[in-house]
Amino acid sequence: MIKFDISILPGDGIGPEVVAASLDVLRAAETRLRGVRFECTELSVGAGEYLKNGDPLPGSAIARMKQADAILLGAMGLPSVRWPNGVEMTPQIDIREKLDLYNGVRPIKLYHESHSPLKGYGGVNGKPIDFVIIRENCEGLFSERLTPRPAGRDFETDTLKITRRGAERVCREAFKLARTRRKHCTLVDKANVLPSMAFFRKVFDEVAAEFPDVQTDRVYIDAMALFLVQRPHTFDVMVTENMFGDILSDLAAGLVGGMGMAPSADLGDEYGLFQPSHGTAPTIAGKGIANPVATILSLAMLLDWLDHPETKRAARLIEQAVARVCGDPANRTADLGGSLGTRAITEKIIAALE
Ligand SMILES: NC(=O)c1ccc[n+]([C@@H]2O[C@H](COP(=O)([O-])OP(=O)(O)OC[C@H]3O[C@@H](n4cnc5c(N)ncnc54)[C@H](O)[C@@H]3O)[C@@H](O)[C@H]2O)c1
Ligand SMILES: CC(C)[C@H](C(=O)O)[C@@H](O)C(=O)O
Ligand SMILES: [Mg+2]
Repeated sequence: MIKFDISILPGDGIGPEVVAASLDVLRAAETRLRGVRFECTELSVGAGEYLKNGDPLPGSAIARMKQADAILLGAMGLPSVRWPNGVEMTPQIDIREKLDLYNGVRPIKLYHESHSPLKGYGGVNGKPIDFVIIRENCEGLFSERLTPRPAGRDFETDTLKITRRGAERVCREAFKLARTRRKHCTLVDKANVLPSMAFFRKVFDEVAAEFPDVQTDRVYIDAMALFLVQRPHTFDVMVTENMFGDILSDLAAGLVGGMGMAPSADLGDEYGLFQPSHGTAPTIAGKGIANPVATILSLAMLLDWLDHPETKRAARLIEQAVARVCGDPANRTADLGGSLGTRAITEKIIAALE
């Protein structure tokens, strides 16, 4: 019997609700696996943990996460819980940096045409929306956010830093992924204006030369906001800077039904953390109406990443169950215009596991 040790970080707001739903799916999938068990340890991290004990990310939690085989996170942060300098507590960014989870993998897939505000993306002959945003997770415009600054200044600045190592490793991951898909990789940058981005492009071009079988193109971030609305089906894998990736991933989620449909993985060379791209959605927290699909799909990514034949089988079972349930327009949570609650859609997904 192989036991996988999973750290569970429910977090704040709707985080605990979507994580509980995903754990129900995990337990149901586990009964269909041979020789594999999951041991889940819950860790308290986030704004709630700060309000209780004064630290949103205790060192003991990081130490425990490092022992685990993988990490599942709900969502963290509350708009009312801030540091004295005015910014929110964002332990999920701190975790990415501490565990060097540089490769932010954010798949975007349309399960039913009625989920999209765009026309022409449905039916068997419709155009599929199926692409992946690779977000550089450990530098870019977030890199010097913790640098202490003199008090009382009449200005503040943030630095957008791109290092060769940072750009090279994330571009390489994007190309490797493109190789397993439709072999197309798009760089999204602002190399017409910012020297940091011209540097990112230079590194992208160098890495591209290692992958002659992958087609490339280069699109400025402002044009990409346009193209994602006009022709999202033309993209396969795109790679971009940290904050550009953050913004584009919400825009892209909007194309396929909203944040409740957008899973993600934060990967490094040693550790893997899986979480929906969405936040804590404070206005719907506690109502039992949050859409758990993004977290359930993040769980499927976790099981795939564990890279054991049985966990990979579980990942496919869950993905297929989600596709079957979400492919039927009768199955809609409130964010998609329906009336199913978190529990009800989870039960449908569990029932669809084969
Ligand atoms: N990775 C994370 O943990 C993460 C990500 C984004 C925001 N946040 C934090 O979450 C808080 C709220 O931020 P926000 O409102 O900008 O973003 P948000 O993603 O929480 O919400 C944006 C919109 O999407 C809806 N939504 C999000 N997830 C949903 C789900 N699963 N089901 C149904 N509807 C869903 C919300 O109701 C809201 O209308 C802030 O404190 C922010 O810092 C955390
Ligand atoms: C809440 C915030 C710190 C976080 C980010 O900016 O990375 C979130 O928006 C995300 O997309 O994971
Ligand atoms: Mg975001």
